[in-house]
Amino acid sequence: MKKILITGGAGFIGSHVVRRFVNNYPDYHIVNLDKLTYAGNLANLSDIEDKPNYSFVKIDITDASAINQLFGRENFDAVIHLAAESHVDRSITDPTAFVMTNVIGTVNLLNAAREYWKDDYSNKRFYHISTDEVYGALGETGMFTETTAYDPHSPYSASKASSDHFVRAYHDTYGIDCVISNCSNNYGSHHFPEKLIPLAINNIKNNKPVPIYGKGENVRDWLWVEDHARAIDVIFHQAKAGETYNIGGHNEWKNIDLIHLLCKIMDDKLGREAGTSAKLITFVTDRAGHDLRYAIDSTKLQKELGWTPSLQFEEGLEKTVDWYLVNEEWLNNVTSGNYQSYYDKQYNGR
Ligand SMILES: Cc1cn([C@H]2C[C@H](O)[C@@H](COP(=O)(O)OP(=O)(O)O[C@H]3O[C@H](CO)[C@@H](O)[C@H](O)[C@H]3O)O2)c(=O)[nH]c1=O
Repeated sequence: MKKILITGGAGFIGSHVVRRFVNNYPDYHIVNLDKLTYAGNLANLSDIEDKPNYSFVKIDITDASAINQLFGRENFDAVIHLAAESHVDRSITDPTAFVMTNVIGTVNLLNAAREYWKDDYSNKRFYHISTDEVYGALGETGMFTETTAYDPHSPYSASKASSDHFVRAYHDTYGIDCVISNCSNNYGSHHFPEKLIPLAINNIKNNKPVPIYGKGENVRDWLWVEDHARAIDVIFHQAKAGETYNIGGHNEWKNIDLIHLLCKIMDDKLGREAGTSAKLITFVTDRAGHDLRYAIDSTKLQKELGWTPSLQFEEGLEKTVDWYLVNEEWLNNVTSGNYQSYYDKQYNGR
């Protein structure tokens, strides 16, 4: 039986990866490591928590000694590393938290892999899940490929770029089998409502303003989170050591167009008169250093490993809205207490 450590498994993308591996690979034991920050929620995994090939451990990856003890206790065959601070806006107000988790946390895991796997790196794998934001911003044309030079702009993307570099350095220096993938914006169920799509769904549902940064002209490439989890599965099992793959949906949307589509779906689902939700759109001060456009070329992944996105965006967005409307309790739980959207806290009234 293979033992795989998945970090950040209680988060949005991580929970989809954990679920997929637990369900599809009964001969693997999946250890989910998560700090359970505001964005980590074990309720995301309630459907698989009793499976015999799943266990959970609450650890902060900045705690090197806890990581080392875990590696000493468990004989991991592989690490799939998703644990990260991921919200660009939060990184603008508290960059250090991003350096700690995303850079130091990653290096702590790499050090443990180096120490505990050193007798034989050949049957081990360290897979780092990263972002297309490391490549910087595009103008109106062009796409990021795996050879695009890194040019991060936000503290978040700078921290992910740094962690990518450390992963490559440990591959080149120590010979650890490392793989990296850089993915575009994900959407789907269990997404914490500080990010654009779930925030807008939640606000429209509650008749609150939907904040659009700047003029809403920024472009993002959206991918169904389960397609991302499937890409991670394929890359984990098939990529050669040292490889990098871009993952994207070939699905670019201006923020404002996406929100109009979402408003239309919400009007339909909530039985509101057409145009009601769109009245909630509110243009607010732009994000500092806001990257204009991301577009990612996943040809390498498609050609070499045969992965393609499965779901059309309109269908996926409707499914996502349905999930949030049915899972009201989940939404109320994660938004209760003193949670406020980043916009409410940082930008309101500016
Ligand atoms: C939260 C929020 C966002 N926006 C804008 C900013 C962006 O242009 C776009 C999407 O914003 P976010 O949902 O925060 O996602 P973005 O900054 O693109 O980053 C996401 O996508 C990245 C991959 O590209 C991931 O690495 C990040 O972890 C993930 O958060 O919508 C608004 O206009 N209003 C908002 O309230």
